[in-house]
This record gives sequence, C-alpha cells and structure tokens, in this order.
Amino acid sequence: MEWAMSLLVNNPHVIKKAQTEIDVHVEKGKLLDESDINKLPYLHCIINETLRLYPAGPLLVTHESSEDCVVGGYNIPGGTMLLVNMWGIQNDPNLWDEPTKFKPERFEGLEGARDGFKFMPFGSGRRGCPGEGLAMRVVPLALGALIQCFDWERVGENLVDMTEGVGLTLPKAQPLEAKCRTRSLALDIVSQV
Ligand code: HEM
Repeated sequence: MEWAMSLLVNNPHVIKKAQTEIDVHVEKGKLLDESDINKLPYLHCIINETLRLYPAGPLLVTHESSEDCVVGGYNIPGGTMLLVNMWGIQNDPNLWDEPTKFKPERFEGLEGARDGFKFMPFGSGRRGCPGEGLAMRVVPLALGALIQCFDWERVGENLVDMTEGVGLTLPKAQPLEAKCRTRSLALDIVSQV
C-alpha cells in the first residue's frame, strides 16, 4: 500500500485515470465495495505494476530442491537451498519494456493474476502465497477507497523518495508523507464512515 501510494503521488495522471474509472463504474455516493472490484481493471493494473516494481518478497521465501534437477543449464543437486530473485526477473530489461518506469498500462488485457513466470509477486506452485486471494481483495478495496475519496499531493516540490530500505520484505527507506483532501464527489461518503 505504501509503495502504491508513493507511486501514485509521484504520478498524478495515474490517480486521475483511476478516479475516473471508479467514478464511472461505482454508484454515485457509495463507497466502493467488493462487488465493484471486478469492474475496475485499471486499479488492478496499478496494483500489479506496484507488485512488479516493489515485490513484497523480492527473493520469495527459501525453497529446497526435493531431487536432482537442471535449471537454466545448471545441475542442482537434491537438498539444495534455492532463492528465486523475483525482483530481478520482474525488473529484467530483457523481459520488460522500460522496466524501471511505472506504467500500469503494461498490464492491460492480462487475463488472470500472472504473466507466465515473469510476474510472480506471490510466488508459484504448492508453496506459493496462500494469502494471494485475500490480498487481492483487500488491497483493491483499501487502495480504491483512498483513490475514490481523496485527492493526493506531494508535501513539497520534491518527488517522493523511492529508495528501497534493507529487509526481506522490501520496506521503503523513508516513510511516505503526503497531503490529502476529500474530493467534493466523496464528501457524503467520507462523512458517513
Ligand atoms: C500483497 C500481499 C502479499 C504478498 C505480495 C505476498 C507474497 C508472498 C510470497 C512472494 C510468498 C513466497 C511464495 C514462494 O516462495 O513461492 C508468500 C508466502 C506466504 N504468504 Fe504471502 N503475500 C501477501 C499476503 C499474504 C497474506 C494476506 C497472507 C495470510 C493471510 C499470506 C500468507 C503467506 C504464507 C503463510 C506464506 C508461506 C507459504 C508456504 O511457505 O507454503 N500472505 N507470500
């Protein structure tokens, strides 16, 4: 959520596009709810693009090969501890056009949650994240509500600092600070919460 909001505050045109999508598809005067999520593909693009650039598990979790295998031409003995550099794959210039750019549109038209094995923010297979379904319901609701109800701006002239901190779950080095103002369209919604 913090990475997504930071990217949005640095890219006001993306917030505007997401607000328009919400205003068109969610009943006027109603806070978006679970029944609206499937009508908001651009919101999903924003979440996917955030998880591509800043995966919460950049190395997934450690895995162990259950038997001898060959990966990319390398012989891996059974019982080897394996780390998948998901951050590296999701930011690889051989796989992604302008990988360092925040372009939610790159996910437009993606059916389902994955794009082969080049986008796996929740890992994959039997040890993939069991919370994926929950996360992909809760995050659109929370992020969507922040976009629907408020206009967001940077605190000063500088862009939000996107430096990555140290840690297994890719924290931000500097916490996000931003200004928000209730949108006139959402005054009723916010006053009822
Ligand atoms: C945006 C939110 C989340 C992201 C990006 C995320 C990402 C991940 C990733 C990358 C893994 C490692 C998968 C692998 O190595 O293949 C993982 C594992 C796991 N996640 Fe999540 N997760 C999220 C939310 C959640 C939630 C909401 C829950 C629980 C309610 C959860 C529970 C777990 C558990 C228990 C594992 C370990 C699974 C295992 O080792 O078998 N996660 N998650």
